Amino acid sequence: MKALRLDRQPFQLKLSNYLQLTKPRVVSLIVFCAVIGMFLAVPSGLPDMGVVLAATVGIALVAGAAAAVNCLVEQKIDAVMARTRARPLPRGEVNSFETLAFSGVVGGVGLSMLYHWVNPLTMWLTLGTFIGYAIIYTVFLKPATPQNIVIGGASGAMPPVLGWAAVTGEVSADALLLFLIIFAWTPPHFWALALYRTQEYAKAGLPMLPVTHGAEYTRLQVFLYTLILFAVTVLPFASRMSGWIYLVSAAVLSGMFIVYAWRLMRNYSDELAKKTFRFSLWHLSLLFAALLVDHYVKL
Ligand code: HEM
Ligand SMILES: CC(C)=CCC/C(C)=C/CC/C(C)=C/COP(=O)(O)OP(=O)(O)O
Repeated sequence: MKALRLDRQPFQLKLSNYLQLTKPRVVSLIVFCAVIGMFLAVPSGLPDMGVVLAATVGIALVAGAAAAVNCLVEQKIDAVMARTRARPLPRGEVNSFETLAFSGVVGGVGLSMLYHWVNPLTMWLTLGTFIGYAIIYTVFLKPATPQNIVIGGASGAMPPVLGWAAVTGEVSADALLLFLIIFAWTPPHFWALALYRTQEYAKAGLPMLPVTHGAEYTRLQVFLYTLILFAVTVLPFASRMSGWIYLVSAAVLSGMFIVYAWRLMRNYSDELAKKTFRFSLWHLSLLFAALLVDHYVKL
């Protein structure tokens, strides 16, 4: 009995390490946005639940595989930064080959689920998103330019488009509005964090905006992007995709984001930057929840 328990321990540990490689918390919000895209894509009623299930699992697997490739490529950088030093690769809990194999299997299963049970368009778009994040952002953009997260944000913004394509087989203008929301949200989301982690990024040699252009300039950029974000989040109402419930929610949430960014600019503290980063997560989650509620409860 005891031996059996000892045998199970490493397996469970391995499993938990593989799970950590997939950045499960980030991927949950990505998948949440994709699922909402699926529900918004049908004008009334519900989408085909078989497609929703297959697309959700498929997108989650490919996103997790992309995160694992990011961990593989960045293992040396991750070892330098306090925030990432405890990840499985820098700790030596899994090796590069295991990570690559894991990512290949998980990503391959996800893509084939999308191809066979959803539609080829969704598979190709998800593959493009995978390449955008795991290769273009991680390998090329991140070490090269402080605009890395602005350009790389295009991959992170794809999930609602993937959800939309899964259910309708096409990409409509409404889906692109949802893309724009996450695209405009990413810079203030990330730079709020980078402001209180600047030293670590500098130590790791990564050209994040506060490292290359200083804190003051970054705080101004965060503020300007929250203004853009406010305008972009109003667009689903302006284009009549969403109604009043959404508009009020979007105005309150994006207004609060502007207030956070304004306070960051006027009276900076690391504590406030942390709060702003945490608020960014609430902002996007509640905004997408509001899109869904509004879709089914028309006022
Ligand atoms: C290029 C785009 C992005 C960059 C550079 C970025 C960067 C980051 C970083 C560095 C963290 C880690 C915070 C920490 O460890 O304390 C983080 C956390 C997080 N990000 Fe992003 N992010 C991006 C896009 C996204 C997108 C598109 C989503 C979801 C739609 C997202 C959702 C999250 C969530 C949920 C967390 C919290 C994770 C946790 O609590 O462990 N991010 N982001
Ligand atoms: C559907 C699909 C294939 C999606 C893939 C897109 C994807 C996983 C985006 C995640 C964005 C993300 C984790 C950014 C973290 O930045 P970072 O990697 O610079 O953060 P780190 O310093 O924590 O590694």
